[in-house]
Amino acid sequence: MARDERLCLQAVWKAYGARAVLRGADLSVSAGMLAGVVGENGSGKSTLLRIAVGQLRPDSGTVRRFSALGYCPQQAVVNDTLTVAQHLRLFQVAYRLPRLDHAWELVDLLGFGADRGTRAGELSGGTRQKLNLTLALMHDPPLLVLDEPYQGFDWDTHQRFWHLAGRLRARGRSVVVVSHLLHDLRHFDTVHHLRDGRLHEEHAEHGETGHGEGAPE
Ligand SMILES: Nc1ncnc2c1ncn2[C@@H]1O[C@H](COP(=O)(O)OP(=O)(O)OP(=O)(O)O)[C@@H](O)[C@H]1O
Repeated sequence: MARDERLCLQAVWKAYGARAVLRGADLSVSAGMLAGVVGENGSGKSTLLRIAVGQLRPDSGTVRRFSALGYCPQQAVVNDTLTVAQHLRLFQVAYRLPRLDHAWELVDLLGFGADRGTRAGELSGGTRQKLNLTLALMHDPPLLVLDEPYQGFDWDTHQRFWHLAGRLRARGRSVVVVSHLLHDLRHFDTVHHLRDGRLHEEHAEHGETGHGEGAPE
C-alpha cells in the first residue's frame, strides 16, 4: 500500500453481457490528492466509480478503500416528496451527525439556501445536483468520489465547486472527479484517461485549484 493511500483499484475487470467495459483498470488515490477520471461517453467511467464505492461488484480484481467515503452519483438519488431541509435531516441521522452546520455551509456556498423549503421534485436540474453534491459532502469524509458533480451548474457555481475541491484537498481529503470538460483538467493533480477499459495516467500540467480562482470563501 502506498503512503496515505485512500483508494486502490487493481486489475479490475467488468463486463455487461458480452461487452467488456473494464479490462484491467488500476487506480490509486492518496490523501490530499485531486484525481480526474476522463474518457469518451460510454468508456466506463461511471462503472469504474460504482465499483470503487462498492455499489457494483467487479468480475475480477481488487478494490480497497481505507476510509469512509462520500459518493455523488451521476443521477441524483433524492426523494421528490422531501424538501431540501428534510433531506439534510434524513442524512444527518444516516451519517450520525450531531449538527448540520457544515451541511448548511455547503448549501450557502453552492447558493441554494433560498430553496431550503422546496421539495426535491420541484427543484431545477442544477439545484437538484447541488443537493446531490451536498449530501455526498456533508459528513466531511476523507475520500470523495464524485461523478460529474457539477452537471447543470451555472458558471459561478462551477467555479465555487472547484474552489471547494481545492479546500478539501488542502485539508488532506482525497477527491476523485469524473469530468468531461477540457478546461477543468488543469485543476487535477493527476488525470486518468479511461481508454479501452484501462486507465492511462497523464501528468497534469499544474494544479490550480484554490489559487486565485476568485470565488469567495
Ligand atoms: N447496467 C448496465 N447494463 C448493461 N450495460 C451497461 C450498464 N451500465 C452501463 N452499461 C454500458 O457500459 C458502458 C459504459 O457505461 P458507463 O455509464 O460506465 O460509461 P461512462 O463513461 O460513464 O459514460 P458517460 O460519459 O456517457 O457518462 C456503456 O456502453 C453502457 O451502455
